[in-house]
Amino acid sequence: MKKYEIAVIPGDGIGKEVVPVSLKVLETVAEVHGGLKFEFQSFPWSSEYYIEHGKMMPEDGLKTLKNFESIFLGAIGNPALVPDHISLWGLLIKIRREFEQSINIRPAKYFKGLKSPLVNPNDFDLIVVRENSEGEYSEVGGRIHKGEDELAIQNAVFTKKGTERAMRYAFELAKKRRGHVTSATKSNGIFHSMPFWDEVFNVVKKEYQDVQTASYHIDALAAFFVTRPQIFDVIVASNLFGDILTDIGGAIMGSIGIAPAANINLNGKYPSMFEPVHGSAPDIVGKGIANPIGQIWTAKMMLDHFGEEELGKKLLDVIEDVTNDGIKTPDIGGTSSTEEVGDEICRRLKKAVSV
Ligand SMILES: NC(=O)c1ccc[n+]([C@@H]2O[C@H](COP(=O)([O-])OP(=O)(O)OC[C@H]3O[C@@H](n4cnc5c(N)ncnc54)[C@H](O)[C@@H]3O)[C@@H](O)[C@H]2O)c1
Ligand SMILES: O=C(O)C[C@@H](O)C(=O)O
Ligand SMILES: [K+]
Ligand SMILES: [Mn+2]
Repeated sequence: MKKYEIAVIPGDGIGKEVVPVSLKVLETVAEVHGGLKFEFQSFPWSSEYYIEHGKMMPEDGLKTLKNFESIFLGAIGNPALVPDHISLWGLLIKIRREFEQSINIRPAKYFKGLKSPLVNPNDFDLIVVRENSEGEYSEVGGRIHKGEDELAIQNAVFTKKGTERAMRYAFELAKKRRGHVTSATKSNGIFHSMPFWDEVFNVVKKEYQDVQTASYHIDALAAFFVTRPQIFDVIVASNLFGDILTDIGGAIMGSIGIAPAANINLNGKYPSMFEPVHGSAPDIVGKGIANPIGQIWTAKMMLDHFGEEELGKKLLDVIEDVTNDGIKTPDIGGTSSTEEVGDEICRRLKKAVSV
């Protein structure tokens, strides 16, 4: 019996609604597999925790998490309680950085039964490799003065190591897919970091002669995500560009509530973390209508990470069947609740595997 110990952080808002449903799906996965077992330990770290304790997680929180195989997280953020930059940097970004989860992979593909807002939702199947440890997300800088003289400086940080690492990951991934990598740049307007980004891309791509490449400025690239997403296979992007592109990836699938993500630790020193692209969605919290698919598909990415690809594929097929048959939350045109979607996925998973 293979056993996986997983730290669960539901977090804020709809994280607390979609995570329990996804854990049920994972329990069902274990049941139908027969030879594997999940042990979940849940942590209440969140904005509410911050109000009580003055921090997003305990001092030794990372030490606790380090012992787990992986981390399964919902969403962080409740701007009514804690400013977003405090909650995000105090937990989500802290874990990404300290656990050297330097790559964030976020797929998007045309999904059966979903109404894409695209006029021609040609089959698309792409994956964004988002640099996850530096770039525009940086604490370097500061603010001085008050009143009219007030100023803020925010520095972006691009290292050769980090940039190469993201690009190599993208090329390796492309070799297993359709053999194409697109670089998201902005070297016309961003004077230092993006010409550097281009230079590194041009060096790395020489190591992968059998992979085709393209490079687009992020503004045009964002538009192509809407007008012709089918041209993309793997896209490599800086932290901020990847963040923005992957909300568009969710949107063109039909809802950001579907989009999954994985924060990958490449050196094996720390656990990886699995959390969907979407946030805590304060506008729909408590209504029972949050789409659980982003979180469940994220669980599928965790299964892949454990080497259970076959089971992961089965799970994704079941999710697609369920949406295709109209058992969907309102964001994708249905009337089902979060739990109903989860329960139906569990039911069909049992059926799919027993035949
Ligand atoms: N990784 C994360 O934890 C993460 C990601 C994004 C935003 N946030 C945080 O979440 C809070 C809200 O941010 P936001 O409003 O910019 O982004 P959001 O992703 O929470 O919501 C954007 C829109 O998408 C909808 N949506 C999101 N997930 C959905 C789902 N599963 N089902 C149906 N609809 C869904 C929301 O209702 C909202 O209309 C902020 O505090 C922000 O910092 C956290
Ligand atoms: O900015 C972030 O990385 C937080 C959130 O928007 C995400 O995409 O994970
Ligand atoms: K999330
Ligand atoms: Mn985001």
